[in-house]
Amino acid sequence: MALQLYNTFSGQKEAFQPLVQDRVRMYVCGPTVYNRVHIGNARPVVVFDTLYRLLKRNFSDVIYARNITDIDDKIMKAARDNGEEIGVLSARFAQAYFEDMAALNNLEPDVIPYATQHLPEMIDMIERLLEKGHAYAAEGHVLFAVDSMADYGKLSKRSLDDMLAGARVEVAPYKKYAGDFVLWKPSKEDEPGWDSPWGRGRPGWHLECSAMIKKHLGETIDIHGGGRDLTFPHHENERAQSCCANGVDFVRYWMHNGYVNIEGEKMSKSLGNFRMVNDLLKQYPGEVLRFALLSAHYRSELNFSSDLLDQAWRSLDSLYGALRETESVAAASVDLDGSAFMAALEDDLNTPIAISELHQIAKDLNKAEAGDQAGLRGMLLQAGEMLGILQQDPESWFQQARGDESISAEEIEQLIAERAQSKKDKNYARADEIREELKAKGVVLEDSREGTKWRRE
Ligand SMILES: Nc1ncnc2c1ncn2[C@@H]1O[C@H](COP(=O)(O)OP(=O)(O)OP(=O)(O)O)[C@@H](O)[C@H]1O
Ligand SMILES: [Zn+2]
Repeated sequence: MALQLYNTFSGQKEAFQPLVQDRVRMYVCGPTVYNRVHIGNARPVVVFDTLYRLLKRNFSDVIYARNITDIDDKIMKAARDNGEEIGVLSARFAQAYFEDMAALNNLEPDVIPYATQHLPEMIDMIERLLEKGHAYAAEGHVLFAVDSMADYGKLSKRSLDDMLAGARVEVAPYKKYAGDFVLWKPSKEDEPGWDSPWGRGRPGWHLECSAMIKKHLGETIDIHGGGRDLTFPHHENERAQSCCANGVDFVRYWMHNGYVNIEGEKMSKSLGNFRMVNDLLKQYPGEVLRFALLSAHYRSELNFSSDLLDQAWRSLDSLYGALRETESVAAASVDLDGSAFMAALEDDLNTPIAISELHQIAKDLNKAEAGDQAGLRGMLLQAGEMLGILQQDPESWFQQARGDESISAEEIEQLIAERAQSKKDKNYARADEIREELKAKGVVLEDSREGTKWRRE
């Protein structure tokens, strides 16, 4: 396969070549579990899930890891505010995260490491950095000395001078240099902490990923991903720690997705302009949210709006419509290799082009002769699976509730049963009334020998 990926490190699209043939190791920074996630946070998950599907199809040995950050000052604060144990709160939000991500058809990563289960590995990495002169201990803290690394700043393309000019934070007295960052910090008695050679404390956020990557994926990995805001400082610092501790190249391809924006601004918790995935799921099928996130190229910004979601829903309707019309045809297995659809995905995951190819396949299917339907239907289903969509039964797709006021599938089934009974009782007036009542709610009935089918218009 000819996969091209844009590498943040080189600033170019490059041919993807894993370190070891047929073996791919990919890591994506996961959430800090102190509240529910917004649709912006879901973008990297959906993007890298799509890449994961593509990699699994083309390489025999793929391991994808996405961590859970379950120790962090934000978690500590949330637990204090709630009067809840830290472990209980973080487990609750980790579970909510898994549910939200599953609702968007994301596959589970192969490994889901938790930061709190990797303290020995983190302490070990700090010791190596100290031994090699890349870190120093001061006042219960251990800091990474950024001027000990010749190319610190190379990933995010910042010089030390830029970083200092941009930093308005007050410099802590224990730092030798303003740009140095924390590997370990002391915990107060009422804060969670672990014993270490530097006293009881807890790790810095950046260190967590470096240690978990080394343990689960090795010293040099193929792909490291996350949202664009992670490039600096998080990924720059992960890179500094891992390269300096291990003495080898850390990541071969760095990938970063653009932001989900609302009215031109990054969706974020701090700005308060966010829409929780969980709330959106009350109004939209997860597949609609996923489709909306894939409708723009992952490196572009994506403007979030209800129009975007309505458009995604209509697109899925037209794709599912083609599948429903050919439901009696058994899908044939086809080879997607060499198709325009695959070429789009292999070109740095160009999902908008891939989606327009899906529409083309659906269009061809709609007007295909009987003999061509099986292949086109197979193609649509297989291509859909690569994007994590179109795997539902088309009938049930069109039976989903639309909007808050619409009648539930259960109520519809009940009325259909009542109508059947009315007909048996020869109460045709009531049967017609039910048909009309459903029609007014946008539900159309189709009677056939096998019974009554329904769909929403
Ligand atoms: N608006 C957004 N669009 C796309 N990706 C985002 C957006 N906001 C956060 N992310 C990504 O979501 C993932 C989780 O990030 P993290 O938990 O740090 O979010 P956060 O910093 O709490 O978000 P916020 O910006 O809302 O404070 C990261 O990969 C981050 O880059
Ligand atoms: Zn990370």
